[in-house]
Amino acid sequence: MNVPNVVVHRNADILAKAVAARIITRLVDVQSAKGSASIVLTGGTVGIATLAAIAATPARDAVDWRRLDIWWGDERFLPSGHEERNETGARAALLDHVDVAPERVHVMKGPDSGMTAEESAEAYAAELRAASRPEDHGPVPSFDVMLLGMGPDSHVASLFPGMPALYDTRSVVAVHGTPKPPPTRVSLTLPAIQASREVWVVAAGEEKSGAVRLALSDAGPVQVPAAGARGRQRTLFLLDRTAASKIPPGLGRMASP
Ligand SMILES: O=C1O[C@H](COP(=O)(O)O)[C@@H](O)[C@H](O)[C@H]1O
Repeated sequence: MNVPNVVVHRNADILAKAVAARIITRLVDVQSAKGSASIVLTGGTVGIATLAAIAATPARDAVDWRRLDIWWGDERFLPSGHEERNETGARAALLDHVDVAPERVHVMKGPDSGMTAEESAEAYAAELRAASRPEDHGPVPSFDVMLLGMGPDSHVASLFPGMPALYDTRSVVAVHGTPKPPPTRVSLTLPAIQASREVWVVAAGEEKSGAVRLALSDAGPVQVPAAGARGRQRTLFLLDRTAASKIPPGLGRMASP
């Protein structure tokens, strides 16, 4: 697995703007090379701030939003439109402001669909399988970019330290009893995350600094899920200065001092 590159920005606001610019560039590059692109979205503070920063920049028009598949790394198992759903935050911040193709917005279903969390996970796994091409060599597309927020406990998507989902070899699972509410979620697993060409972990705030240090160490992903957040081709840790404050000197590249 590749070694992560670390880029540090002055504060959370600049971090979100810089990640937004990176996403636009990545999607434009992929679309010009292949025609269409795929992105996996995250919830969380920096994740949603990044989407709002994309919506706010005129450069967003460089992306052909109709030729983009949009997936989620995890979802809180709540009804459609619930303010705590990652989907709701992403729609309000970005998706309602750009011309996405509705059939290419792949949401994880909530309880209002009549499904259990397990059924929702299975349905999402089936959707991923259907989108996977022979060149992906597996049940999940090789996403062009996956954005992952990270909690102070080092969780990514809805993979929390020590939970059984971290041992699961399926691509999507239901997760129950999470320490962070709501307690029921649907999440990609580590194998699905690691199928991405690029994985970008975004984090801001001093309370994330210990988790960032561990995620960049040789810790195991069952204890430190973010240590398993690695892309096939590239892994980036995009941080603000406080989140980067405990990483070993020389590891982070200060981009906006
Ligand atoms: O619950 C979740 O939390 C994480 C991180 O959130 P943050 O507010 O600490 O940035 C997020 O990445 C994940 O998608 C979400 O469901």
